[in-house]
Amino acid sequence: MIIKVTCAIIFHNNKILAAKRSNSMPHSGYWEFPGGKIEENESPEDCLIREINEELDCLIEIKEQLPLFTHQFSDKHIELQPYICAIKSGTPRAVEHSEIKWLAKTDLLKIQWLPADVDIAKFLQSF
Ligand SMILES: Nc1nc2c([nH]c(=O)n2[C@H]2C[C@H](O)[C@@H](COP(=O)(O)OP(=O)(O)OP(=O)(O)O)O2)c(=O)[nH]1
Repeated sequence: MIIKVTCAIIFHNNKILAAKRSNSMPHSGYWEFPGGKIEENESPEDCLIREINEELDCLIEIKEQLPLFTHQFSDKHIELQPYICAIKSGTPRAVEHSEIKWLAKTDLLKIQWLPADVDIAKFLQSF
């Protein structure tokens, strides 16, 4: 089973937003870049704007598409499409996640990311 997921690398004041998956989500306790599964008849960009509005209660502007990152879990294959984003309006708050935080690039590898996101965090070090 291949699952296509988009995620947002939201930059603000030179920091990047990380979101911790809550108890009601699979993989709870791990940090991720917020986003979610692409629905049928939805573009990846529309998906991301929708997901961020739902999850963080704010509007984002998509700036740049990054390479695709993949991860094979025991039961599913994730294709993760990250985009560099900026906040267009509102202030992000954790609606579905248990916590959000802003990290400097140099601190990105200090938290426990989902496996695919570790590669994105490493990629961002040299971005
Ligand atoms: N949102 C997000 N999901 C990620 C990341 N990295 C990663 O492996 N995943 C995985 C975890 C999940 O198996 C899947 C995304 O599922 P999700 O639960 O966030 O998606 P969703 O909001 O559409 O959820 P739902 O409608 O099924 O409840 O992708 C990431 O950085 N962000």
